[in-house]
Amino acid sequence: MQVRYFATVSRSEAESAYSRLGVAFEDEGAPVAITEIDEAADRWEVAAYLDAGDDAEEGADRTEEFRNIAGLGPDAEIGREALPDQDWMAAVLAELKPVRAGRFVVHGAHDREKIGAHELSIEIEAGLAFGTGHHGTTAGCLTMLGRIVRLRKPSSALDLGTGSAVLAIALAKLARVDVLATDVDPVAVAVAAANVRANGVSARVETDRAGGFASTAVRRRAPYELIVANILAGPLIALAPAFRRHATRRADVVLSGILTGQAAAVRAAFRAQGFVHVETLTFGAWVTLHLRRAAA
Ligand SMILES: C[S@@+](CC[C@H](N)C(=O)[O-])C[C@H]1O[C@@H](n2cnc3c(N)ncnc32)[C@H](O)[C@@H]1O
Repeated sequence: MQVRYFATVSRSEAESAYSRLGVAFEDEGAPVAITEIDEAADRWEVAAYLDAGDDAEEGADRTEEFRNIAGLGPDAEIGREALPDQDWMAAVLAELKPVRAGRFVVHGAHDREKIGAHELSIEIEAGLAFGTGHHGTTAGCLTMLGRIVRLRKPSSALDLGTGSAVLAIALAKLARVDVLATDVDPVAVAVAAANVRANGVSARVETDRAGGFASTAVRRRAPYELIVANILAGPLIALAPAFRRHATRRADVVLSGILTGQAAAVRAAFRAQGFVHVETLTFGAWVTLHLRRAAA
C-alpha cells in the first residue's frame, strides 16, 4: 500500500523539498513530484509516494519523516492520502491520451488504432515504472533526442534511469542505434523489458537490471556516444564525473529531471567535467539540457 504525503508551499521551498526527498528516497524507488497549483500566487505542491506496508491505516505514519526530509517547518500542513495498490495506476493508464513530443507519439495499447502511419509510435504500458511520455521531463528528452539524432546519429547509447524504456525505444526506432537501458529499480526494468519486446526493438535495446554506472553491462559497453538520463538534479550532479568516464570525446549528453532553479548547478557540475552546454528546453517547471563533452 502506498501513501501520498503532500504539502503546499512556495516554489523555492518546493524545489528544495523535491531535491531533498528525491535524494533521500532514491534507494527506496519512491516517486516524488512537484506540481504547480497557482504560479501567480506562488503556490506549489510537493509530494512523495511512500510505502506503508500492507495496510495504510495501520501502517507507519511517515508524516514527520516527510516534514523533516523536505525541510518543512512545524506549521506546514501536510496531507496524507492512502492509494490502493496498483488500481489507481491502472485507472490512470487507461485514461492516458497519446502524447506527441518531437517526432514521436507515445501511447498505450488502447490507442493503437488512433496513431497515423506516418507517426513514429512508441507503445508504452508504464505499469509501476515512470515514463508514459506525459511528464515534462520525458517530453523534453524525446524532443531533444529527436533534434540530436537528426544532426548526428550515435553508434552507441546509454539510457540511465530507463523507467518504462520510453527513451531507449525512441532512440532505437529513430536512430537505429544499439542502446543499453539500465535502472536501479528492478520493477522498472521488468516493465522496460516488456515494452522493448512490445515495440519490436529487442535486437537493439538491452535491458540491464543491475542499475547505474556501477553495473558490469554499463562498463562493458562504455564509452557511449550518447547518454540520456532523466533522473534528479542531485544524483546527476553527484554522477557528473561518471558521465565523463563513460562518454566518448564529443559525446552528446541529455539530462532531465531538473527544475528550472537547479539547471545552473547541474550545468556547473558538468562544466567542471569538461562538458559544454549546447541547448536547454523548458517544459513547465522542468528543463532538459543538451551538453557535449569537449573534444580535448
Ligand atoms: C523520472 S524516471 C525516468 C523514466 C524515463 N527514462 C523517462 O524519461 O520517462 C527516473 C528513473 O531513474 C531511475 N534512477 C534513479 N536514479 C538512478 C541511478 N543513479 N541510476 C540508474 N537509474 C536511476 C529510477 O528508478 C526511475 O525509474
